[in-house]
Amino acid sequence: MQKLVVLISGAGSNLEALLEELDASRRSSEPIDAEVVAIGADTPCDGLALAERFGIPSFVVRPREFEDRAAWGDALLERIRSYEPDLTILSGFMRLVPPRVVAALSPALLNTHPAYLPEFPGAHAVRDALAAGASRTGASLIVVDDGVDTGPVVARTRIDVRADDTEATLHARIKVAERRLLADAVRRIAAGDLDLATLAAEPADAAEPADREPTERAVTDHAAPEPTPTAEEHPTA
Ligand SMILES: Nc1nc2c(c(=O)[nH]1)N[C@@H](CN(C=O)c1ccc(C(=O)N[C@@H](CCC(=O)O)C(=O)O)cc1)CN2
Ligand SMILES: NCC(=O)N[C@@H]1O[C@H](COP(=O)([O-])[O-])[C@@H](O)[C@H]1O
Repeated sequence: MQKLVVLISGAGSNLEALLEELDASRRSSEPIDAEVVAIGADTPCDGLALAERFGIPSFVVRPREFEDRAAWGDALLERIRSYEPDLTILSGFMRLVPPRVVAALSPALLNTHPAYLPEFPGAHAVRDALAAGASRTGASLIVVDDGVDTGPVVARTRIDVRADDTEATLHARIKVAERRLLADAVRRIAAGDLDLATLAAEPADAAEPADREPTERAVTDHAAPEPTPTAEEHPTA
């Protein structure tokens, strides 16, 4: 059973979708061999209510309680490690984790991002895509490194931008795709079909794999209708 620690900073809707998917899969013929063993945050946030709802331990490690980012990172790492996770997921976690945390956890440290990386990195990807007049953007799941959304891409998919999109409507469609990418990756990692160490070791300029048809929806649609993505996954050994 893969033990997951998931870090959030806000509503936690993507975490909610993952928790529901894991629950649903346990009642299916193809259960995902993974469980969320703890939920962490950098600040008190609505998403922490999921911990009570699903009976999962939670913790908050606030940057302002530490003299600097490195000290905060060390305290965050200590809390994460106390749950002995196989995989740590940043899901709407809005803090850059310091190098000592990355070195200790990656490549078993993933981040889900609401853009088609390396396009629109950073804390405001959806807003930036709209401001840039992009006709399409996307969703990505990456291995976290010391950069800002520069890590190896685990999976990503394209989402069209509609003329009448607002940041909220576009982000809602992107989130549906993020949830599918995350659930698919957790399933593949738990099944031993996706090796993050191998993926992270690939040279940065490794040839882009051919697009692959998106798998059927793996998660509940909490928001707008299914996007029309052209999925591109990075097959791994
Ligand atoms: N070492 C890394 N840490 C994190 C990464 C990463 O790629 N490497 N991804 C982020 C998630 N993220 C985008 O997907 C992201 C989140 C936040 C920021 C950012 O600039 N945060 C500021 C604070 C912003 C605020 O207070 O509103 C900061 O940390 O100073 C950039 C990218 C998760 N962590
Ligand atoms: N750069 C990091 C970033 O923008 N993360 C994004 O914040 C949202 C969190 O939503 P949620 O709290 O409802 O799951 C998600 O779309 C996630 O990709």
